[in-house]
Amino acid sequence: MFLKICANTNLEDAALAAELGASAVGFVFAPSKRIVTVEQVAAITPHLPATVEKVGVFTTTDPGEIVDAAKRAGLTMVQLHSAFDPQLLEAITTRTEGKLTLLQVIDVAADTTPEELRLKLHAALTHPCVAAALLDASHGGASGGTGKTFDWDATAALVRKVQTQTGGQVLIAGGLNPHNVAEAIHTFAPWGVDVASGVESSPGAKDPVKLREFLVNARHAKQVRSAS
Ligand SMILES: O=C(O)c1ccccc1N[C@@H]1O[C@H](COP(=O)(O)O)[C@@H](O)[C@H]1O
Repeated sequence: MFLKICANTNLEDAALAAELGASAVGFVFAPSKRIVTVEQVAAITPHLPATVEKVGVFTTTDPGEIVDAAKRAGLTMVQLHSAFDPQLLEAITTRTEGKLTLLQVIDVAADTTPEELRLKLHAALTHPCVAAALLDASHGGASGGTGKTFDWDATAALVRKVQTQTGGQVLIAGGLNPHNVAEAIHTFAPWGVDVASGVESSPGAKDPVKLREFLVNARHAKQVRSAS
């Protein structure tokens, strides 16, 4: 299971996530309480294990800006928090010769219809430049780091169906924490899960106890699912 711990702002937190078994650590370059600079991240990534993915979260739609930041900060993955845009995906892929893995965020709001979600998810999961689609909660137009979930009951069956149909990889995000991550894994059978605020002590600072609990609970839920 792909376990992403996002919105790290310092080496201590990112290194602890890696030590506790995170598959990926994320850094937010988008407007946020947890925003970091390219220089800050460039000082962190060389000290992290090579096996851990280093993910940059972006809302900009400028491929040059994203590629430049990724190279300078030592990123291996980019999370596009902007709307699905094949031109942007292709521009990044071409400029990096396919060496940067791309995650496409899909916002799920209260007024997102099942058909809208199906079309967006299908488009992202079948695009050759997209490694995985990340479903995040959108509330009042805001998404990312909100600490809020989207409507799991209304979306689970559809998400599972599109995953199966496309063979694509889905990450669940939005309001996850140590107490609900197992339920998310049982509900969606996702490829991975992603958390930012649910393992913090304050915005930008991880809580080591919550972090450990989140990763233990996620791995346990995955084992239970695989065994059933
Ligand atoms: O974390 C942020 O502040 C943030 C800001 C802007 C875009 C994305 C951001 N984070 C991403 O949002 C998801 C969900 O966050 P949360 O767990 O609900 O707090 C997170 O996993 C990051 O990928």
